[in-house]
Amino acid sequence: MTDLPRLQLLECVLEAVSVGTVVLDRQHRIVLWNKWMSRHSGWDLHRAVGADLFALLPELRGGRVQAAVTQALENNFSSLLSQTLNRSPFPLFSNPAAQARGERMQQAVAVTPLALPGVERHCLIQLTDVSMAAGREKLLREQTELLRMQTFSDGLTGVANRRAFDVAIDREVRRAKRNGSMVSLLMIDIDYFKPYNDHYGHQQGDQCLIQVSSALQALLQRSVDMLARYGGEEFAVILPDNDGQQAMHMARTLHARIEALALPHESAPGPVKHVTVSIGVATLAAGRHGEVAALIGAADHALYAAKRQGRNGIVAAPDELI
Ligand SMILES: Nc1nc2c(ncn2[C@@H]2O[C@H](COP(=O)(O)OP(=O)(O)OP(=O)(O)O)[C@@H](O)[C@H]2O)c(=O)[nH]1
Repeated sequence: MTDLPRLQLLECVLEAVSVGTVVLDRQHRIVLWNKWMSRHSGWDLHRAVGADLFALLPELRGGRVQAAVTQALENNFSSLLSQTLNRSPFPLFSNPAAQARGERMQQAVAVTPLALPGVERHCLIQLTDVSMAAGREKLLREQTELLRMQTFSDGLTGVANRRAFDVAIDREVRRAKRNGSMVSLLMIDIDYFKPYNDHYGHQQGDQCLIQVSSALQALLQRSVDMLARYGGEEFAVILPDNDGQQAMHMARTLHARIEALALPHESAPGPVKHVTVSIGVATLAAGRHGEVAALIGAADHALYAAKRQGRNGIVAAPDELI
């Protein structure tokens, strides 16, 4: 240890630390304002010391900082201000460029009562720049969201993928059983898609899948309805709270929309020379104890019946299947 007087050493430390340090007396007058505060606020020591904090920074009046200062001075309580409520209570800037952009520093603020011998209680406000950590946190949140989207959406069409479908159908069937409500399922398959690919090429086949899926998606108005790519050229639509009639109505609407798209399909074996779909419809009736597999099986069965009947049509599963 050097011979440096202890007070002088403490002063040096106070000016060197990367923490904003402000001490207020009982009347909210600033008695200490360190270099960090001057650097990030633009107000030097002479302007700050002696001033009432809430006169100097009127925007702090009536807010959480004033409440915390009162708690410290009146009740001897420490507070750590939550960053979720206000990330930047003080008008501080990490650097001049951020100040020019009007981008405030994100702050962690701690307010602590100071019991000084022989004088009335003071309070210490400590401020830390957490902008970098907050930035990293934001990036992490964005990456997590992107990952979630990639995990649950189909890379080609952007609609929900098979994994998302599996989760959703399970959830909706359980919800229907719990509430004694219904849930319907449509299985939609593009007809003669292999000859389409063979004739127009795989890339055009991909475009066809994109056009069909976005046309279907555009018709689902309720947020609870879900279109998913079930596999290859097969799509599924979950319709919570829809009975067989409502599901049939939706199937006809979707079918007609694909007809109206009139995407050319020169190599289709039949007389119809545009892209068509076959649809199987199944409903889990209220009060029945059908399982997810039974509902999917019934919709699939109905879809293959539609294929057998010549394609470009809709078949509903008989009630007793589920
Ligand atoms: N372009 C493209 N083709 C795909 C994709 N996924 C599956 N397919 C093709 O879809 C075709 C499906 O053919 P099939 O299952 O024989 O059925 P289909 O020719 O549509 O005949 P039906 O369903 O009986 O009317 C196959 O040729 C697959 O290669 C994809 O992501 N992109």
